[in-house]
Amino acid sequence: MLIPHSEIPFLDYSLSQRDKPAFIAQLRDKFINGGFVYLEKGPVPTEVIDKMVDATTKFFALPPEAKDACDMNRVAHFNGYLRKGPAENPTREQFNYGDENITLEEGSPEYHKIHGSTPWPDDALFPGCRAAMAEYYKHLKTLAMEFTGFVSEALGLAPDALDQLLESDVSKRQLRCKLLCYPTCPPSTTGFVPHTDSNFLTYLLQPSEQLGLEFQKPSGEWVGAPPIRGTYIVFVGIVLQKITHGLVKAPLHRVVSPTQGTRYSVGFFQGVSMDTKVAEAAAKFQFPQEVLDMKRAREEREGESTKEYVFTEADHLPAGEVVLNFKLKAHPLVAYKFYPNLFPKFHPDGLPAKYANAVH
Ligand SMILES: O=C(O)CCC(=O)C(=O)O
Ligand SMILES: [Fe+2]
Repeated sequence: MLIPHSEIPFLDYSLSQRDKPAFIAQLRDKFINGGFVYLEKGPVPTEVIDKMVDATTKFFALPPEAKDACDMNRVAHFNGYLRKGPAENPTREQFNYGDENITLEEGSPEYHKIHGSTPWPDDALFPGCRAAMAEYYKHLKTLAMEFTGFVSEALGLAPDALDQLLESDVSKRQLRCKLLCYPTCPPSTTGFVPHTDSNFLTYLLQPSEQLGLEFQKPSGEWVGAPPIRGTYIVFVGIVLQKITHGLVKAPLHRVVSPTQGTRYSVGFFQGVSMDTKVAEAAAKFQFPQEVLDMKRAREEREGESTKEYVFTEADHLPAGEVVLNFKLKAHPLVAYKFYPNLFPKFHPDGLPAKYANAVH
């Protein structure tokens, strides 16, 4: 079942210019009570989005050897092409990129290496790909910074209160764009397993007609989030959930593969600074009673427990280290080639046999 049109949590971005208090009130209500919005009339020019969508479909249509030339295992930064195959990702293909030209300070911790260059497709083979993607990225970065200010106000904080989590040094900000391609599959094939996004906020573009993205309602029922032209779905991630002690909650979602045609999506993932320690950051914020009352009302309605938020051991580590640890587990060959000191901790049995030909 799809979310009925009347229940889609639309948020008109242009309202932020015309009637900011109304915009903030809607954002507050939708984030506290659902954890995502369909952002419409956003500031990114249509031609920038159209070129990005065109580049996305053309990238995945490249011959397999051209995509493999952009393999994620070529760099230390978890950018590049990822073939289908891993358990949580059985059918989809992916291409990640982020800020380039990042220089590391002398003596930086290992986790500062998680952002950096991308193995791009050959420009002769695919003219304009990199430029279109870079232009889109630039606009999303601006949108994300502006939207963060609105989220701050929606939570009852000063507009710049969350900026301290994000740093002015772009190399530490943890921004990444992911192009995703889900091919036709038999009915009910998993495209991406149920999960909550682990970052701060996600801005998702669904440019294809194919359905597939689903959210879990508090009742446990899964409902489809249809693609609507000209909108981004903006989701709360786990880091924002933790920083707000559960005032807003990261929605559980999954993707079911299409049964006809290919589904594409483009996610812009906004993290907090690599050096931010989530538990420490969370201690700095105090939310007004009026906003806490909305959380209480949700908890009562949904039968949630109102227990104090419990932080895990990882919440006391820098956010970049948590991301690196997760990625080193998921990408053994990158760990082996670029993080030799950390490799044994995550792969005590050595490199899995399937990578034997990739190293000498
Ligand atoms: O493809 C989509 O629509 C969503 C993908 C997703 O949830 C993710 O990559 O975290
Ligand atoms: Fe997700």
